[in-house]
Formats: sequence, structure tokens, C-alpha cells
Amino acid sequence: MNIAFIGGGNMARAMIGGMIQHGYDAAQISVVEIDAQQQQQLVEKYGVTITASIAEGIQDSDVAVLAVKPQQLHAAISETAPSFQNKLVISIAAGIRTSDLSQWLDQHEFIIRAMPNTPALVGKGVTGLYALPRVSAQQKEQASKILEGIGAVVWVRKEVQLDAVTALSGCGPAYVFYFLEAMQQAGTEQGLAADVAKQLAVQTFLGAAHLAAQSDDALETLRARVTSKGGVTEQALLSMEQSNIKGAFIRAMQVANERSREMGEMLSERQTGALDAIKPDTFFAPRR
Ligand SMILES: NC(=O)C1=CN([C@@H]2O[C@H](COP(=O)(O)OP(=O)(O)OC[C@H]3O[C@@H](n4cnc5c(N)ncnc54)[C@H](O)[C@@H]3O)[C@@H](O)[C@H]2O)C=CC1
Ligand SMILES: O=C(O)[C@@H]1CCC=N1
Repeated sequence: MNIAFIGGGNMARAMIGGMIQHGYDAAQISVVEIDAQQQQQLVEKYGVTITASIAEGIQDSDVAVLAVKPQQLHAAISETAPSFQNKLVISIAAGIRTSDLSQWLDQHEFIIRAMPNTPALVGKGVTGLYALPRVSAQQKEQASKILEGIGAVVWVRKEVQLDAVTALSGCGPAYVFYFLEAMQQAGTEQGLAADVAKQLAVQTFLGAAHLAAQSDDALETLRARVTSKGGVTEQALLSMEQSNIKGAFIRAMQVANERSREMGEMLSERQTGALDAIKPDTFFAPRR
């Protein structure tokens, strides 16, 4: 199965790196990338075929993965729509709806919208997937196979659920890094060396995540087992409750979900002319 990536930035590189590490042949991967520096890095690091032309890049591919920024997508694909004919198209662009993609690609029907995440680079990603009704079972299997090379795969039945997947696991690695930064900072402020604090924080996350993955117990139960009555953890959690950390976190994910939907709406409206008056560099600012 030959795969072409349209856009070879952060997420495409995470996917390509993960796929190659898990045995995928670089000769079967081509990347359409317009930035010369990115092109050079992709060739040097992964040995994939590079071109700046979509028509050329995808002509021998069975699957095209759309991996440019959401606001770059319409411009990138609309003029080369016929090149995508009969190919399975997997879009990883946040927010962009399959109905718009289909329209931009001359009513293309074989479209899967996917939301992967950057731990794909180390084969530990998770991807949420939604397929248009005409996508065959075999094409869905192809998509699962590609994405299982870089981690776990979860199919959703309703497209709107992908906004929740985006808010949770698409953005999730950033929340984890943010939390790790806070743990490292607190550790150093309490007298630990920065590298030791980082190791303790990262290993604690890894350990807790493995424990949660392997246990049948609810997350609350696992938390309760750490929290001795009248002990140390209890005080820390009490402090977090007083600061409403959980509420703030849930609110942040709600905002992320809204932003994902808003991006889809704005880009859809823009292409139908409703937002033409707004300059491309400013229209993408949040409307709040
Ligand atoms: N970074 C992340 O954690 C995740 C990103 N995504 C989605 O992945 C997509 C890509 O995101 P990133 O990799 O972070 O962005 P990025 O900016 O690192 O990569 C986009 C690449 O596309 C290239 N490009 C732009 N226009 C092009 C064109 N017409 N033809 C060929 N190449 C073109 C750019 O030069 C750039 O290298 C976005 O749509 C984003 O929503 C999805 C899941 C997670
Ligand atoms: O922040 C973004 O827009 C993309 C989508 C999920 C992770 N990164």
C-alpha cells in the first residue's frame, strides 16, 4: 500500500517516523511538501520520496493523508481535486468536516477524518476515526492498519464526536506536558535537580498510566489507594479541589471542543464566500 502525505510538518513526521520504526517501508511513502527546509529534513531523516506537486506525489499512491494546517487545506487540494479520484483520503486536519472536504474534492466519497496525536512518533499514539458512509469495509481496514502502526485506533459513529476526540487525545499530549512542567517546576522549587525532577515526573506519569491501563478498577479507586486518610496526598488533593483544578480542566477541554467546531465552521463559511471579507491572517483568530 503506497501512502502519500500532503504536508510534511510535525504531525506527518510523527506518523512517518512511527510507521517506519514499526516496519513500514520508506519506499512506499511519498510526501508533498512546499517548504525546502522541511523537504531536506524529511529526506535526511526518513528517506521518503519528496515532491512539491500533489499530482506527482499522489499518482502512485493508494492512500492520501491530508496533513497541512486546517487553514491551508482548501488552497492545497482544491485545484488538484481530480488527482484524488478513487483514492482513499484520510484527513487529519483539526475541525475540517468531511462534507467540506468532499465538496472541495469534487464530491469525493472515500474520505476518512482522523485525529491522531504526537506520541505516534514513538508508536504510542491514539487516533480517533470517522468514515463517510461510502467508505468500504476494506478501506476502513486499510486506514486502521496504517494507524495501528503508530498506536491505538478508535472508530466513532458520529462525526461530531471527533471534536471531543480532538479536545481529549488530539490536544491531550500538550496537557500532559503542561502538567509535567508543573510537576518538574514544583520539584525543583522544593530542592530537587531539574533532571531528577523531570525523571520523577515522567516516570510517575508512565507508571500511573500503565497501572490505569492494566487495572479493571475505576480511576477514582486507583486515586483513593494513593490517598491515605490523614496523610500527605490528601492535603495535596484538597488543595487542588480548593483551586477547582478539575473544573478548570473540564472547562479547558470544552473550549478546545468549541474551537474545533468553530474552525470547521469558519473554514467552511470562508470557502463558500461568507467570510471572504476577512483577511486570511486575521480570520483565524478565535471569535471570542
Ligand atoms: N500537531 C499535532 O499534535 C496534531 C496536528 N493535527 C493536524 O495535523 C495537521 C498538521 O499539523 P502540524 O503538522 O502540526 O502542522 P505543520 O505546520 O507542522 O505542518 C504543515 C506542513 O504543511 C506544509 N504545507 C503547507 N501548505 C502546503 C501545500 N499546499 N502543499 C504541501 N505542503 C504544504 C507546510 O510547509 C508544513 O510543513 C493540522 O491540520 C492539524 O490540525 C492533528 C492531530 C495532532
Ligand atoms: O492544536 C491543534 O489545532 C492541533 C489539533 C490537535 C492537536 N494539535
